[in-house]
Amino acid sequence: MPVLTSEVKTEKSVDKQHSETQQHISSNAKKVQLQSVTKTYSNGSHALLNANLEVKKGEFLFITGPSGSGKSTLLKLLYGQELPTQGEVIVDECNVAALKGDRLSLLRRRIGIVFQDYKLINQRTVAENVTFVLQAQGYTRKEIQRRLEPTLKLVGLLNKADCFPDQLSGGEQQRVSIARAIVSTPPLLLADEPTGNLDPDNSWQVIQILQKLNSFGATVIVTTHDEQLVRRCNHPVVQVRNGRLFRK
Ligand SMILES: Nc1ncnc2c1ncn2[C@@H]1O[C@H](COP(=O)(O)OP(=O)(O)OP(=O)(O)O)[C@@H](O)[C@H]1O
Repeated sequence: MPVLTSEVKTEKSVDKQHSETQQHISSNAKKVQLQSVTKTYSNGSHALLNANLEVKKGEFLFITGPSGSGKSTLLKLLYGQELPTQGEVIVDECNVAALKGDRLSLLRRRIGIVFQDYKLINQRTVAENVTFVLQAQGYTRKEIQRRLEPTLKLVGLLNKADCFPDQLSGGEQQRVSIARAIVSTPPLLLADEPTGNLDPDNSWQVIQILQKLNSFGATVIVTTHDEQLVRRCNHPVVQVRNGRLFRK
C-alpha cells in the first residue's frame, strides 16, 4: 500500500487510502476449492464427508447449518488449522495441506479471520489489538500508523482507538476483531459466526462492514445460524448438513 505523506491524516487522505486498499485487494482476491474433502477427527467424529465447494474470487458466501454440522471445520481447513483426512483444500491455487513452515505462515497472513468470541487482548487498547499482528509480522511503525486510521474508520471506531476491550460494547468488540482481521488487507476473509453474540442491529452493522470489504474485491466466507440475516442479504448460500454441503 502506498505511503501517505502527511502524518496528520485528513478525511480526504483516509478516503484516498480506502480506494488504494480497494485496488490492492482486488488484484489479490482468492479462489477457494474443496475437492472431495472428508474430515474425520481423531476421536472418530465425522465433520465433513466428501465435500466439494468452489468459491470464486470476490464472492460473498454464507455457510449455514445446524450446530455440529461442520461449518467451523470447513473454515479451519481453509486456513490450515486442520488437515483433511481425504481430498484437497485449495486456496489461491495452493494445496493447503502441502504447505509447511514459512509458506503456510505466508498464506495465513493473507487470510483475515474473525471469530464469534472476538479473541481480543483485554490488557491492550483497541489500536494495539488491531496492530499487534502487523508488529509481529515486522511492519514498520510508519506503515502500521498508515494502516490503522483508515481501518478504524471503516469499522466506525476511530474515536475508540485508546479504549480497552472491556470499555466497549459487544458489537464494538466484534468490530475491533474485524479491524484486526482486515488491517493487513487480506484478499480472503473468513468469519466464523461473527454475529453469534450480537443483537440484530449490531449483526447487521457487522455484515455491512463485511459487505464493504467484499465490495473492495475481497472474497468473504461467513458462517452463521442466522437465517434472517442470510435472507436479508442476497448472497449465495451453502448449507452444511451432517458434513455434506448443499448449494441453496
Ligand atoms: N477438535 C475436534 N475434535 C474432535 N471432534 C471435533 C473437533 N472439532 C469439531 N469436532 C466435531 O466435528 C463436528 C463438526 O464440528 P464443527 O465445529 O465444525 O461444527 P459447526 O457446524 O461449526 O458447529 P457450531 O455451529 O456449533 O459451531 C462435530 O461433531 C464436532 O463435535
